[in-house]
Amino acid sequence: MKDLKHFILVGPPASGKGTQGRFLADTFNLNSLSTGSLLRREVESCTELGRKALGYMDKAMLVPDEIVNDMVRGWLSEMDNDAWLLDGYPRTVAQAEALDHFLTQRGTSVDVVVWMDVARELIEQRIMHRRECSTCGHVVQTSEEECSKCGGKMVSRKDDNMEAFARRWKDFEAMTLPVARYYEARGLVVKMTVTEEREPAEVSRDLARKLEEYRQ
Ligand SMILES: Nc1ncnc2c1ncn2[C@@H]1O[C@H](COP(=O)(O)OP(=O)(O)O)[C@@H](O)[C@H]1O
Repeated sequence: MKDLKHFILVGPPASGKGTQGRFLADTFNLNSLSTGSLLRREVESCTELGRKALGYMDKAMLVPDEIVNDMVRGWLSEMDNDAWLLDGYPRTVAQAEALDHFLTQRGTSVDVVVWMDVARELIEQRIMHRRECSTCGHVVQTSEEECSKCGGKMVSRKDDNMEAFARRWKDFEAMTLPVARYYEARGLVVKMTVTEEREPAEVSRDLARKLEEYRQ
C-alpha cells in the first residue's frame, strides 16, 4: 500500500480546490500551502519578495518561476511534519520540474496529484450565480438579496468576473493543464471529473474512495 504524504492539487479557478484541499488536509493530516495566499501575505507584510510579486499579481500575471520556487522550497524546508499539500503550485511545467529536482535531492517525491477536472461550462455557471456582499465581502452562490452574515446588500459582479475568469482559464489551459499531463504521464494522477453540480461533501467522499483505490 502506498504511503500518501505529499499531495498536489491541480485545477482551474473556482473548481472547488479550496474545499477539497481542506478536506484532504484534515483527512491525511497535511500542512497545506496555497501559494496565492502566501504571496498575498508577503505583499501585505511589504517584504522584498512581496514587493517583487506585487507587480505581477496586480496584473493577474503569474509571478516568475524563480520567485515562487524559492518561496515553496523555503516553506518545505522549514516544515517539521513531512506531510504536505500544495495548492496553486506547480502552476507551470518549469515549476513542476524544479519541485521534482528539489524533492529528489532530499530523497523524496510527490506521492499523488489530485486533478479537479471541472467542465468550463459548470464553472461559468458558478460564477454567474455568485453574489458578493457589498458590505462585508462575503461570497456565496445565492439568489438572496440580503447577506446572511451582516444583512448587507448582495451584488453580482458577473461581467467583471466572467472577463477575469476567461483570462484565468486561458492561462490555466496554456500553463497548468500541461502540469496535470506531466504528472499523468508519471502515473501520479487521481482525476476527479465533475460534469454536473454536486454537493462538495459528495465530491469529497468520491475523492476519498478514489484515493483508497489509488493507494492499493
Ligand atoms: N505557482 C504560482 N506561480 C506563479 N504565480 C502564482 C502562483 N501561485 C499564485 N501565483 C500568483 O498569485 C496570484 C493569486 O493566486 P491564487 O490565490 O491561486 O488565485 P487565482 O486563482 O486568482 O490565480 C496569481 O494571480 C499569481 O499572480
